[in-house]
Amino acid sequence: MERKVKVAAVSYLNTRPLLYGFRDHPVMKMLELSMDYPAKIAQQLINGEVDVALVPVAIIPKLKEYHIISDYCIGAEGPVASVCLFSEVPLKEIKRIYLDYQSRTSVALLKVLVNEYWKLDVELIETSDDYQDRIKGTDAGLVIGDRALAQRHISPYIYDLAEHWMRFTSLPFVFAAWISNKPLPVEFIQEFSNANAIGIHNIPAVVAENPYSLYDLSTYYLQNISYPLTPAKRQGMQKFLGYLI
Ligand SMILES: C=C(O[C@@H]1C=C(C(=O)O)C=C[C@H]1O)C(=O)O
Repeated sequence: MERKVKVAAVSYLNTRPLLYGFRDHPVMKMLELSMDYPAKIAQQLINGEVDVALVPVAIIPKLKEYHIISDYCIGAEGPVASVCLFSEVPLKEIKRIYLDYQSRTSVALLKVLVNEYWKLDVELIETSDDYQDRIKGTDAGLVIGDRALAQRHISPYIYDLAEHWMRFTSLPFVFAAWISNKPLPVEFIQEFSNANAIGIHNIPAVVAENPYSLYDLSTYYLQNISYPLTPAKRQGMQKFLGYLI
């Protein structure tokens, strides 16, 4: 290959199992890896600053061309634990919801649930920096990623978006997938998939090298996040994308 494939990954704990096998793997010779929060890497893929990224699936309609290059994703078949609406009051009493600037998919999912499932009359507020300390009284907040795992210890009411999506549709949910904005060489895709699979099959080793006290990572990796991009997850993703157009 003439130049290295530019790859961007989500910098949260949920991505560690996918990246675990990259170290010392032959695929590293073919790529340059960068990490950031989901909304950032989404913009990088849209702008063509990277070739492939673990992007929020909600940005698929913004890509001129897209290819899902891996059978692994950040998905859930029940409560995901790290994408939740946090509140001091029950759902029906919420007046305003802060949206997470780091997210694209979960913000769109929250809007679907607010309008189509929960049918709430609330004001949605964009954020651009840390806003978690504004989650007070009837002001709730959507928080994703590691910050959500921390927020679980603070907010008394926790509405898990993947769990509520499943109650609404009976389908699993896909938050992010490995998507390229151009066709990539088959040999790269094969090595890339192979590297992704290593950590997924060695979760105890991934947990061992990531000490974390706020949530049990074995539970997170084995029961909350569901990595295989199965036909049912693709169906859930299509259903979700249908709400975005
Ligand atoms: C489950 C999660 O999925 C994430 C949610 C995303 C989004 O809302 O746009 C994007 C990437 C995923 O990392 C999480 O971060 O907690």
